[in-house]
Amino acid sequence: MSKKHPIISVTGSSGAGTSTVKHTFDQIFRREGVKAVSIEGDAFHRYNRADMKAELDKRYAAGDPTFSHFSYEANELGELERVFREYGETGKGRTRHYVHDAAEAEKYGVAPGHFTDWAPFDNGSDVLFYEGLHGSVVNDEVNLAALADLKIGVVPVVNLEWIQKIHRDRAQRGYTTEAVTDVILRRMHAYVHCIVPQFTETDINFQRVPVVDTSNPFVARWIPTPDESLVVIRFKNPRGIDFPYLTNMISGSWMSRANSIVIPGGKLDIAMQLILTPLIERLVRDSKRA
Ligand SMILES: Nc1ncnc2c1ncn2[C@@H]1O[C@H](COP(=O)(O)OP(=O)(O)OP(=O)(O)O)[C@@H](O)[C@H]1O
Ligand SMILES: O=C(CO)[C@H](O)[C@H](O)COP(=O)(O)O
Repeated sequence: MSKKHPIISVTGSSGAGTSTVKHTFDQIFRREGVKAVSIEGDAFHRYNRADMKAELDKRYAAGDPTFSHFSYEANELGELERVFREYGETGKGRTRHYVHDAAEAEKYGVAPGHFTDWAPFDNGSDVLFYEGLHGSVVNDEVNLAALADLKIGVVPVVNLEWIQKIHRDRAQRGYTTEAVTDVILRRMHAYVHCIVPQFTETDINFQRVPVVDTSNPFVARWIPTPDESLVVIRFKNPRGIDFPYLTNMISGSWMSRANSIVIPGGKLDIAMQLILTPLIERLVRDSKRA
């Protein structure tokens, strides 16, 4: 925990919707005048695309079919922990970008599948914002959950997560359905062991649940729309959360447990604004007093 220089982490699997959630955070930061510096989790992958493929082939040949970007060892989690700690103590740190496609290559001047150079954060920020796969990892080597002050999980039910990933990877990254399906299967071991445990560490989880049939995600022709889904919002510690206010303000919402509310999918943005704005305000206010 780093009161003087607070850290917010948004954690979700690939295709879960963390980039979409980042846009909501960006709006809140802009409206509230909060200066944020950001880390994309992919910046802390250990290998570039070609080296990752070579490492995968090597491990496969040695009898390990489970290695993937979800695995702890495919990422520089020690370096991420060091950056979280440095930011918490000094407000400084560094990051880089993993370039996925031609559009990003144009933006960063680096070929797809490669990293940009490391660069320091801008000075004078109010918060560090992390979005990626490993923002709340606790394992034998690192404890990122202990260093982040507000931890959000973005966790659609798994077949919706797969539909979102398949559509995004096909439309924006040029992969075939078969190639994405192979990646989903290869990542399953680490999904269970490295990704899922984080959602007991997170302070708030947003779980999108479709109300249309998604029983065969591999042939779904479109992503269920917000109006075709509900979102379950679960608070690890419900103390201090004004549930009557939230259920009054968000029409069609209700409490499903003492620490959970359910909202119509189309209300996700307003729900995030209502829930997150006071929490972000408090983090920034406390940091200025620390
Ligand atoms: N709440 C939502 N309602 C409807 N569609 C959504 C929602 N969240 C995400 N999606 C869709 O799911 C796809 C994946 O979302 P997004 O790119 O945000 O995932 P991601 O978690 O950032 O993935 P990665 O980390 O691999 O980049 C996008 O096509 C997006 O339109
Ligand atoms: O898991 C991912 C993001 O969370 C990506 O698949 C990873 O960043 C790199 O993938 P690729 O080299 O296939 O574009």
